[in-house]
Order: sequence, then structure tokens, then C-alpha cells
Amino acid sequence: MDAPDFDYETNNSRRPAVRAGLVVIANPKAGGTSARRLATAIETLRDLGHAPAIWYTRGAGQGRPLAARAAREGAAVVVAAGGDGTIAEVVAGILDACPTPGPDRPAVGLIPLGTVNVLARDIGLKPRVPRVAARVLDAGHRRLLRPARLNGRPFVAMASTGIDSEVVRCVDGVLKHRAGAAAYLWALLSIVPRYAYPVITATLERPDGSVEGLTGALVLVTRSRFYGGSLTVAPTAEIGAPDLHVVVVHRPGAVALAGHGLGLLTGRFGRGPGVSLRTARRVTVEAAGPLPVQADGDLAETLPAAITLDVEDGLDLIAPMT
Ligand SMILES: Nc1ncnc2c1ncn2[C@@H]1O[C@H](COP(=O)(O)OP(=O)(O)OP(=O)(O)O)[C@@H](O)[C@H]1O
Repeated sequence: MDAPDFDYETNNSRRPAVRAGLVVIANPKAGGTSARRLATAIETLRDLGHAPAIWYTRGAGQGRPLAARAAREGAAVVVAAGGDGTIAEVVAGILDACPTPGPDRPAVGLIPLGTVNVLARDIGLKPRVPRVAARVLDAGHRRLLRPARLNGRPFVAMASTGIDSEVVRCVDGVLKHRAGAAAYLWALLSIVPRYAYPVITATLERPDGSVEGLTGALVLVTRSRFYGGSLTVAPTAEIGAPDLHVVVVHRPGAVALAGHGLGLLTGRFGRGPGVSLRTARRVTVEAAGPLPVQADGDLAETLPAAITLDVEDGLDLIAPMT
């Protein structure tokens, strides 16, 4: 991202959240972000009568304490300007500051400026159209967002382990910044010839109280119906629903992978054999080794992992009217 258009000292941290109402937590390193787009969103908000405070992150993980501070200072809406990783940090910060549901818990808003932006796409908010994002924030329509937790850490779109977490581990940050989502495809193509498909076990606590064990080469637990942009992976998943959606890809190998890729592109993913789709309240994921786990596009953990959903974690998300 270019140097921010805003005066750093004036806009970062000086304006108390309670007077600003809207606090924008901006990740200046989010892929595809440009200072111009963020500035357009802020200008539009100001034209609409808002006086947002802009707080830039200065490093990975900073969105969480900044959002917690905004919530503690009385912000009505904490806006994540960035991608899914930034949204997850902002949500985590809000939940840190306001662990009990109630009117004091601020809503979360989005200015989607990331590389993939799964959550924004899921709610019908086009990435990188800053004026529209600002108008959606101004309109203030709310819907429920229930994040899940990966070993206690909130995520908003999905967590997974298998070849896609290896892709996240290997993706070239510079290429991601320049080429966007194509960098993930490039990383995938470079990994496929040498990838040793692991055996991953997922133990699901189903909504009816039963327990089911599934084994596969890739396990994905999602809040969103979308994957990698707007590709439908779990058609009945809903970001406010009280259940996790679990996708287990059973068959290892490049041919099976190509078939699943085609299924995603044609909207037929999961209809054939080789994939299980389930709902669950809690998922435990294990493998023989410490495989990487990605959450919302960032490396988050290594196995073993427990993925949970607590209905108390729900918060309002400012979203377009559907
Ligand atoms: N100032 C910063 N410098 C370096 N990294 C940062 C900074 N602020 C945030 N980050 C990290 O950048 C990571 C990626 O950010 P984010 O998810 O917003 O963008 P993205 O990866 O381009 O988008 P998406 O997740 O939608 O593909 C997050 O894990 C976050 O912790």
C-alpha cells in the first residue's frame, strides 16, 4: 500500500472512540489495499456526516488490541478496513473487550480491501468499491455474525488444514501483494508435485449430540458458504447460524484435487463422491504431525486443533440489505 493519505498523528489514536462513533481499524498491508481506496471510503463517510477515527495497524496482530481499545472507549461500530484476517482480529478485539453479549458490544463494519475478502463477498459487499462500503456503513443495516474459534482464537470465514493451509504457508507475500489471489494459484501449482497428502482425522460433535469420526486429506471448517472468493463450498452455511459446516475431502492426489477444483468452478463441489459435508457444534482435528492450520487466510496454528462455536460470541455486522 502507498503511504496513507491521512496525517498519521492526527488520525491514528488521537480521536477518542466514543466521540467518533465509528472507529476504522485499517491494515495498510492488506493485499490489494490502496491508500486511495481507503481515503475514498473515509471521504464518503465524512460527506455522509460521520467523523470516523482512523487507527492504522503497525504490525500483524495489532488489529485485536486496537479494536479492544475502541470497544472499551465506547465506539458504536468498529470497522475493519482490510481482508478477512483484519476482520477476524477486529472481532477478536471486540469480544476481548466485551465478553458478555449486550448493548455495549459494538458492531463490526467492513471496508473490504483484502486479497480475497470471503466474508464481504458472502454478505454481498463487493471488495474494493469503497463508496459502496461507506454507504452500507451509513445505512447501518445489521445482521448477526457468529465467529468460530480455532484453539480459542476467533475466525470469521473459515479454518482449514491440508493442501490449502500448505498453500497459505508457502504463498509469496510480494507476489500476493502484486498479483492478488493469483499468487495462491501459483503457490498451489508449485506445491502439487511434491505434496505428501496427510491423513487427517476430524471428530465431529454433531448438533444432535452424536459423535462422528471422518478421515481425509483436507478438513475445512467454515462459517461462510464461500471459499477462495465467491466459489461455493458449503451452500447451506450461514455466518450467523449456530452450527459449523465441515468439509472433509477424502481422496488425496492431484487428480482428485483437479476434480474438486472443477467442482468449485462449476458450482458442483461436493456433489460427487470423495467429499463429506456435515454440520457440527465442535470439531477436533488431528494428524500424525503438526500440520499447519490456516484461519481466514493467515497461518494460525498447527494441529491438533479444536474448533468451536459459542453462541455468546455473536455480534452485529453492518451489512447490505439483502
Ligand atoms: N501493519 C501491518 N503490517 C504487517 N502485517 C499486518 C499489518 N496489519 C495487519 N497485518 C496482518 O496482515 C495479515 C493479512 O491481512 P488481511 O487478511 O487483512 O489481508 P489479506 O490477506 O490481503 O486479505 P484476505 O484475508 O481477505 O485474503 C493479517 O494477519 C494481519 O495480522
